[in-house]
Amino acid sequence: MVKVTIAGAAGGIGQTLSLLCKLNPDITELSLYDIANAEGVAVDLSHVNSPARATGHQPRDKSDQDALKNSLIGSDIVIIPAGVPRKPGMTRQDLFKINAGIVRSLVGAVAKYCPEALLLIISNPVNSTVVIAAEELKKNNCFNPRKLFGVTTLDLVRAETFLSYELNYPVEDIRGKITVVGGHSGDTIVPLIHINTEISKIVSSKLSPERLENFIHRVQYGGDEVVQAKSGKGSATLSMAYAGYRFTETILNAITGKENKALEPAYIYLPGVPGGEELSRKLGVEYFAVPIEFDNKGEAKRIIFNNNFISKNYEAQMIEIAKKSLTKSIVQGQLFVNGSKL
Ligand SMILES: NC(=O)c1ccc[n+]([C@@H]2O[C@H](COP(=O)([O-])OP(=O)(O)OC[C@H]3O[C@@H](n4cnc5c(N)ncnc54)[C@H](O)[C@@H]3O)[C@@H](O)[C@H]2O)c1
Ligand SMILES: O=C(O)C[C@H](O)C(=O)O
Repeated sequence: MVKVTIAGAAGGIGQTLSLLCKLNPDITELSLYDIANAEGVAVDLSHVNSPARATGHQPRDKSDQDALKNSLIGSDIVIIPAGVPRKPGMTRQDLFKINAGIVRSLVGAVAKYCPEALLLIISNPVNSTVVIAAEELKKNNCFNPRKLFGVTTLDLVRAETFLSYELNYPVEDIRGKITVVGGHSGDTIVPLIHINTEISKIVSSKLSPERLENFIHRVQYGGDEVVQAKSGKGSATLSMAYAGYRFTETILNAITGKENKALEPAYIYLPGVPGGEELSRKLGVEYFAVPIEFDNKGEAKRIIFNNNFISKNYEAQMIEIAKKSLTKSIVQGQLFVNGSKL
């Protein structure tokens, strides 16, 4: 029996993510919350002949808290893609002004109505919204760092796809052999493609320095590619719904004892996850996306990261750059919830 709530379920990501979740036989209840159209989307989905029961929840007016409460009670996994997407010319950090408040209030409700739930944050800027979620959970005395994940899977999905193009190598043979660490924006996104000896050899023999640079740039700025192509009509929705589902499925597989694909990263509070305290000290940042192994409750069991993951100088340099940008976003998130009391 697994209840999954999606907050922002009627949006571009939310609708496709809801459909993918509806198809997963391990989900028994799929609870869709949005400030508009959640009920319609739920009725539509409820006609799909899969076991999950789809329910829709939307507030009648601004004072109505019951819809959110009902959507969350009893939830095991809460996924939050609520908020505004980018338009051309904007950075993800430009979304902070609107999305910070949305994420904080939704997480406040999670703390109240399903404090034990696993929480997956998709809303941008992920580098800050996860920090906001952590601070809000702390304020409500229910922060468990093993249960809070910033969803950065799309960066890995892009890295696998683009590397497959570059190497002319089957994408299914790349999955589980590379990863992406750091954060989820531009220079905080650090693809690590020399972890596996076989892939590393092919990369070294086939990728010229120019093509390697092009590959890294596409992974770091893949989001901009989509924002520009959609010319004002939003950012990545389909690939993100797939990525968000892939991460959710990884957690569900851990819960139900199915085989896990290794090296799925998420942006987490490092010191709270086994193996993360030392890494956090070494890196000098508290939040970082790293590959995680999950336990049978879907919680982060340990971090999968060692010195062999970074074998090239350019990778170490990228991590240094990522840390600088991340530090600013982390502080911004902490200040948003705590004011000057840091
Ligand atoms: N983590 C990632 O890799 C990643 C990838 C793509 C997009 N995103 C982010 O995901 C977010 C959503 O993107 P989208 O394209 O689906 O946007 P969208 O505008 O299509 O959908 C957002 C939905 O959120 C809803 N919403 C707004 N305020 C809400 C609230 N308080 N409670 C519940 N629902 C609320 C809206 O009604 C809308 O249905 C954006 O912030 C975007 O930047 C993240
Ligand atoms: O680029 C965006 O704003 C959306 C998302 O973070 C992405 O990487 O596609």
